[in-house]
Amino acid sequence: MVHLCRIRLRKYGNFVDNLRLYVRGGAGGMGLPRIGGHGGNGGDVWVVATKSMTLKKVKEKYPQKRFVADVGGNSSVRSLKGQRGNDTEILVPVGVTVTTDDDRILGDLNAEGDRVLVAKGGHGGSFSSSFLPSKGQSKLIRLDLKLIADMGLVGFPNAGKSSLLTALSNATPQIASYPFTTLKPQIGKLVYEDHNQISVADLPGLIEGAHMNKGMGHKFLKHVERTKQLLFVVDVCGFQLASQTPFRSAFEAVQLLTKELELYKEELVSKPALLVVNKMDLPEANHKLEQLKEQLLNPEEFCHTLPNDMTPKSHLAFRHVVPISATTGLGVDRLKAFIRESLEEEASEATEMFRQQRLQLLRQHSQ
Ligand SMILES: Nc1nc2c(ncn2[C@@H]2O[C@H](COP(=O)(O)OP(=O)(O)OP(=O)(O)O)[C@@H](O)[C@H]2O)c(=O)[nH]1
Repeated sequence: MVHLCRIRLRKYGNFVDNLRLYVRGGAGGMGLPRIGGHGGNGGDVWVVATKSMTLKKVKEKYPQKRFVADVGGNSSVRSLKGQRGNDTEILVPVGVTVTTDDDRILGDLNAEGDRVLVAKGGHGGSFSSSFLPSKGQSKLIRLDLKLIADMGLVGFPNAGKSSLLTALSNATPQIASYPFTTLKPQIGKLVYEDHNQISVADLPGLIEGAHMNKGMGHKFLKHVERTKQLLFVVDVCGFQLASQTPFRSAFEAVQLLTKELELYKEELVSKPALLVVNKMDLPEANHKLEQLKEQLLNPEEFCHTLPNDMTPKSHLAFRHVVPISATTGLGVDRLKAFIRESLEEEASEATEMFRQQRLQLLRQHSQ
């Protein structure tokens, strides 16, 4: 039987972990001097946390990135007190920090339903304002998904993630606790000669079927969202989880890891990623590495060994494929340099993107 598998090469850079928005409270309604009537207050703009949301969805649903609450009702003979304008709610994922454009923190959204007021509506016209209403507040705000680390280790059990974290960070990794999460990942700090530091999180618990919440599936996958980049780790010789489960080669492990991320949230596979091929000290490792590299170049030809439903739709474009041995230290310094290079590259791309986003919003809303 011919097994068809269509794999696209996935370009990184689609994952959205921050967003700038323009927000404006509604203006107040007019007062009515003749009979001393008050205009209604304008509505407020709130940012509200909800589990089902992602920043990418916010971006796609509101391409204008503009949120304005309703104006307050004017005072009239029939309705002396004008109606209050409706509030506007911006739904965002849990684990977001809201700041102003000049980096003042407005609030943290750590749990479902948490809310932060970002633009207050104006006052309705009344005696004290000569019955003239005031405008609502307007500003640019920034939403940032809180990160647990710069890099996240993604690999099946026994690939050598903990050993790698220890080899990279030259110390016993810390167990970190974050308010917006239940799983406690291990965080190691990579320290460079110029004292620059990069954090790497070991995210335990990924197994085949994690997207269906097997094992600690979802808890693990949620963390993948919270790192800037991904470090896939595979055993060059492949692995077998248990005697009743099939043996998987390193190439198959890469595909299965990709599939698990894709099934959980497709945008995760667009994060920048590096591939670490571990246990290069084992016999036959060089030969197996060559095989893996060849397979990664032509994934369509080699994915037929996986069941159709475990074949990813897209194939990750790894920035680097780095052979190492966490045990002997082979290749670890090189990997450390690649990690830094990749994060610095992304940081300069992000700076340029923010600049453009900001200019665009300011141009649209300059008064
Ligand atoms: N030969 C060899 N063995 C290694 C290497 N790295 C790790 N191991 C061994 O592989 C096994 C698993 O290593 P871990 O670092 O615990 O792997 P892990 O991916 O953190 O595993 P989980 O904690 O189950 O997710 C251990 O017995 C390690 O000693 C390596 O570079 N070479």
